Amino acid sequence: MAQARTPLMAGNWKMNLDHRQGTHLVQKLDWTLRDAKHDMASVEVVVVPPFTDLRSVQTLVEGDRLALRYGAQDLSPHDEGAYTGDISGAFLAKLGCTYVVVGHSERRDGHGESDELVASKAVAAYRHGLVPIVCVGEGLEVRQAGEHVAHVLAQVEGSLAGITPEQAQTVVVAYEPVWAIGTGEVATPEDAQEVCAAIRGKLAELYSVETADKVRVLYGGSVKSGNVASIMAGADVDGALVGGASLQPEEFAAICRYQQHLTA
Ligand SMILES: O=C(CO)COP(=O)(O)O
Repeated sequence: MAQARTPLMAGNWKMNLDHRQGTHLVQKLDWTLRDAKHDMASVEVVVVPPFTDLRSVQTLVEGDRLALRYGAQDLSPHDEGAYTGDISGAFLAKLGCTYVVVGHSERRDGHGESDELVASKAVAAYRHGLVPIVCVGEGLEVRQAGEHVAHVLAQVEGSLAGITPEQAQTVVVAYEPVWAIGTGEVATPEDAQEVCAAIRGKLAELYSVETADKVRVLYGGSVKSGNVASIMAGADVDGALVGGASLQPEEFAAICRYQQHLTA
């Protein structure tokens, strides 16, 4: 079952790196991975830059035929029109994006995004041929109250509303406990596995066991090269959504090469 899912390492740059810095990072990341003879078919590598970097990243990736993929950090639920400051999935598709992050906690908390809005963004992503990386995760109080699994599963159900069984086969879900984001406090491998397994169980309930077995469930929150291998050991953890550590190309490449740490 598990071997059917290709591990996915996605670097969410958040509001860091302008387009010049971004292209420099992508070049260095590519060189580092090439030097290591990294096989993208065994671990997929994705960068998620700010919108303003995407055109430059596209030019580089297409021009130099780089094997890594890229995506955006958000999109509008609408396709076009009077939505000042918003970005359509149609534009992202034109820029060659494969993925788009929706429902990151920094948008849920900082911009009041509800599960309903996140779901409409995920639906919009599929409308334009993009694969949504749907983020869920509990805050510290919820975790301390022991309600984290129920909280996350409700978010999964709400945030996937309107996603068809066919679309669900390719969706990516990222479990990012808010208390672990940017804090250096990583979830234990057991914590990550517990929630990722519960998410897969929920997907089986919402869709089917076969579909749930295809979905990649990522962990995010203070992932580094030093802790990624133990987190990836969880049978239901299929990759990582990496913030801070993805801003350093060698460090992010080492995260993508986590299987080497296992034998090193
Ligand atoms: O929010 C995250 C990725 O989306 C995680 O951020 P950090 O890796 O910096 O904790």
